[in-house]
Amino acid sequence: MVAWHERLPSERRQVAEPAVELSALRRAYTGRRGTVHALRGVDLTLRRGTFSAVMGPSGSGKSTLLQCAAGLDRPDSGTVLLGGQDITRLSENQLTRLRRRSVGFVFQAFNLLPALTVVQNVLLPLRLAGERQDRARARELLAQVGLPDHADRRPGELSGGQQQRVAIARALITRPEVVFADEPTGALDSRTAQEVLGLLRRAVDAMDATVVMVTHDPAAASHADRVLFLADGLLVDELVRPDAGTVADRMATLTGPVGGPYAERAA
Ligand SMILES: Nc1ncnc2c1ncn2[C@@H]1O[C@H](COP(=O)(O)OP(=O)(O)OP(=O)(O)O)[C@@H](O)[C@H]1O
Repeated sequence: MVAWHERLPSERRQVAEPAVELSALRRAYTGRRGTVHALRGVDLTLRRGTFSAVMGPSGSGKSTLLQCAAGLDRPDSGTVLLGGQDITRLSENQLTRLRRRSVGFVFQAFNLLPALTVVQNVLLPLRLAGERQDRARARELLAQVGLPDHADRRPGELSGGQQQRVAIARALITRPEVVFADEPTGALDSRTAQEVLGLLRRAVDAMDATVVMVTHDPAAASHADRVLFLADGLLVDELVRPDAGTVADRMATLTGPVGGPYAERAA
């Protein structure tokens, strides 16, 4: 039997346990203008040590999918297993505790706390989870994201790309089941975006993290192992290790007028 660390990343992915399993996930929002079916029955397994991108036209349900999978929103029906545990059955308090321990987040706007130093920002998830402040690990992560000498600075003294590196270190500090990244390169120029995507890729390949990223950018999606396409609340397609051109072509077929090709699928 080959030891885990001796396996190639591609081999590991084939045998890895699921980090996230979504089954028959449905979520509708009812407002003054009627009911919007944001997710209409999504089934999806994301294995440990994989990097997935979620794409789709505006309003196709990407954020809702991420929020339900991360335990930030509750689906109307269906299940979300995070590390094998059904989070749809947890109370709000249990969910908050599980999220702090088991989920990392990277946002478009970085969301670092300006009053804290860089290393304090990285340690914050451990603090919130009531766990030991492992400063050595925080510094090691800062070195891994290329910021070995920035621990005692404030976020306001860093560039956007550097702030997003800090956010990636922060997302990894608890060794979460999964890191959800919502448009992590949306506020960055293309060179800096490449660096940040390279770091997410390295987190998966070298640190065995599991990353799920929502993006509108085919070039960003091409860093993922797998690109999932949503349209009108349904997973309609996926590509494995595609190049940016193939992703862009597939997106073009989905981005039609409102009430386009997927409008008639069952609600
Ligand atoms: N809190 C809410 N209340 C009402 N409707 C909502 C709410 N959140 C999302 N929706 C609706 O659900 C649908 C899916 O929204 P969602 O934000 O998941 O799409 P998205 O693919 O992330 O879009 P975008 O790319 O524009 O961010 C949309 O029609 C949206 O208007």
